[in-house]
Amino acid sequence: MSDSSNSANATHAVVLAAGSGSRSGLSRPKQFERVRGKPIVRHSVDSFLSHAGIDKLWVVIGAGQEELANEALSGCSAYYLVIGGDTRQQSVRNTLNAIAQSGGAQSILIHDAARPFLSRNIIDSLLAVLKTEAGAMPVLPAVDTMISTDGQRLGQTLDREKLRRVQTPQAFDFEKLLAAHDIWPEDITATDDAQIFQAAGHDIHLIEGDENLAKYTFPSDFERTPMQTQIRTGMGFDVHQLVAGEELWLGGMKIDHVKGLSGHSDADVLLHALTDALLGAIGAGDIGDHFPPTDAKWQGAASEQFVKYATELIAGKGGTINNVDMTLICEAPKIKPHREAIRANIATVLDIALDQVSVKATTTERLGFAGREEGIAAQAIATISLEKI
Ligand SMILES: Nc1ccn([C@@H]2O[C@H](COP(=O)(O)OP(=O)(O)OP(=O)(O)O)[C@@H](O)[C@H]2O)c(=O)n1
Ligand SMILES: C[C@](O)(CO)[C@H](O)COP(=O)(O)O
Repeated sequence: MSDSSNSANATHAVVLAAGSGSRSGLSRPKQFERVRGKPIVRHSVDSFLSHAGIDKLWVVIGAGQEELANEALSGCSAYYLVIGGDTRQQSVRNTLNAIAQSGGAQSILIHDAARPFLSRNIIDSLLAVLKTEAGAMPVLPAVDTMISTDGQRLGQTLDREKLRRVQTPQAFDFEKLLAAHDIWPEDITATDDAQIFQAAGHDIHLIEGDENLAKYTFPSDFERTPMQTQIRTGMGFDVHQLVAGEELWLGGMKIDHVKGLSGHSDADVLLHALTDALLGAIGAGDIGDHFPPTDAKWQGAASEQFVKYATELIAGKGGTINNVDMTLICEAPKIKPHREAIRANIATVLDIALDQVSVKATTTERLGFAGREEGIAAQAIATISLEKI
């Protein structure tokens, strides 16, 4: 939000959240239900509050909804509460009065709280149109064959090329909208503000709507919340000491070498780094949290099971592994002759394709512990996709 909130030149936004949500079949008004981790009303409130083109935000709630609203909007910065009316139209009317009493506005964007996924693009487009037009709203094409009906039988098949589905926010010159509401007959219920504005003789410019801006109305809308893919990355790093008399396991493959790695389990430094990367991508701690080195149970254990365990945790959260990339840091043994076998084995353990697994190796130019062949280090990075509601 910008800081010119008291000026009559300001752009105000209104989030209408005073409905009862009777068609949703929920026990409380739908705008206070959580979707994608936030109450429905909170989504568009956050969209407006984070937009620099909006100077003042009004949230309209029903009488008696104060506690629900305070809870849903806790921590939000500046917004003003208005008590709505029995209909959407009346709720808008109450808000227009409140704005007029507080000094007026230049422009106003009126939005249904029941349309939570309001993008910055839509707000940008509406504000851009308002520079030259008095009214604007987002619309979508009608994709099905459209008919009229008496409720039972086919009336007429309509020309869908001329039909659009109307969304919010609807954006207006404030004074013109106020005057339009003043002359609209009180006994006629308008389902949106554009028709009231048009009836007063003004044009409405149409912008392209957004399918994600769909309104939550019926119970099925709550089951159809669009999934959001979250891309996560995790990183892992591990070092084990090279000692004579130990087996050398790297990436789940036993490798012939004069020394082997000592430590936790089979000390497969590469799979340990990979396990940490996978756990890191879902914020699930590190390998030591899940397989404590102090627990004798893991003595000599095959490290593949740690990788499989982390993979199952990811799957349990609805995640899929996009790719993993690892680097072994050692002077010897030379990794190249084993690299493809290690890659293939890790791809099998993770149940992903070979080209989703990369294994690389480098030396430290004989510097440090790796250069002196006292130990091997490994680093790994994993990228995963999480489908979130
Ligand atoms: N008296 C009302 C009625 C509706 N709205 C708001 O207008 C938007 C669109 O209305 P709708 O989807 O019909 O919501 P409800 O009226 O709550 O739903 P229902 O008709 O199923 O009761 C919603 O964000 C709703 O909270 C409002 O502010 N005041
Ligand atoms: C304003 C609106 O969302 C535009 O499509 C719609 O008219 C609201 O209708 P409702 O009956 O109040 O859900």
